[in-house]
Amino acid sequence: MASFVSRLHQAIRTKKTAALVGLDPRWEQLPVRIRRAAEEMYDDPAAAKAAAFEEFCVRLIDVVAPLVPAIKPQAAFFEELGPDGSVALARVIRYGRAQGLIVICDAKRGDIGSTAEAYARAYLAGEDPQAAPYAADALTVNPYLGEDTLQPFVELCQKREAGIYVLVRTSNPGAATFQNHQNSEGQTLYEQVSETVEKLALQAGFDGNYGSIGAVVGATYPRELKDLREKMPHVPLLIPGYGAQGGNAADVAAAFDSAGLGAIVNSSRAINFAFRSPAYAESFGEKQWEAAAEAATRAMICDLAANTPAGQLMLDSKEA
Ligand SMILES: O=C(O)c1cc(=O)[nH]c(=O)n1[C@@H]1O[C@H](COP(=O)(O)O)[C@@H](O)[C@H]1O
Repeated sequence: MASFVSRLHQAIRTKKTAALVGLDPRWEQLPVRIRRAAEEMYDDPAAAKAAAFEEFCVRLIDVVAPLVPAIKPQAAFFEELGPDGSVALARVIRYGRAQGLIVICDAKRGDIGSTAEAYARAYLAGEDPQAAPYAADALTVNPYLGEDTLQPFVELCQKREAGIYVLVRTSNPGAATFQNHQNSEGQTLYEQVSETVEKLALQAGFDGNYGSIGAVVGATYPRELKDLREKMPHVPLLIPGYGAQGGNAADVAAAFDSAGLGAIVNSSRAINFAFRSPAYAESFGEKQWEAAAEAATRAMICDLAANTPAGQLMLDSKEA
């Protein structure tokens, strides 16, 4: 049995990159051929969209599986479709794992303890993909109901060798409105959450350097990211906001340790829909959307390698 963080770091070392590809299937942006084929096959719009999302994600997984250690399906786009979408999400997660990828389901769950237990059992399969219906290696979790509501997730992480990423400082423009609220000692809410996450990381799946309880910290706030890295030395970070939201490699550099570990950097739209972006539209176009996604993934990998300590992963492979 291997803890979530050991499996993640093994995958990062094997692929020599900390790039994480988000799967965010947005109907209007999918290649037209995939949409039309699904609409011809199914009368029911939700069934057609679910089939198209599954096909798009499976084909994207085939493109990125040889290149990156992990994927992060965004549950919201699937949930919007109702039951058909939920089935498609579960199938996409299983397919990703079958291709050897670490799968982090982004569903941002959180509730009172006894309800949180049910969420944990639904998503956290950990090492055994048969252990949960949405058989993810890890799940994003919202901590704002309190520390007691994280405990059921932590316990299941320990039991099933799974992981969670707790929202600490998010990437959105309004992140500061609640998260920067200060207590009487001048400590922000997100700093208080970070103290709890650092403590929990030592309780579940700790590999000597990092635990299996991670934190989500946005690339769009590099000063806070650097500070939080120092405040949570044993916490693996999931960093969204690179690419479409404006974050770049320099912004995320402080997240990595000297071996290039300790963080994964997510990009969703900039890879999923690279064929629509000025950088790739002309050379690839819609028919070659997979080649555009591959080029965008490779560009991200090179960017992280050249401009962050994650470049050490490449050097280690040359020395080996
Ligand atoms: O938990 C997340 O992944 C997340 C947290 C956060 O603070 N900001 C954020 O953008 N995300 C998610 O990361 C993805 C970012 O997508 P792109 O902006 O297209 O790269 C989306 O699925 C978001 O829901």
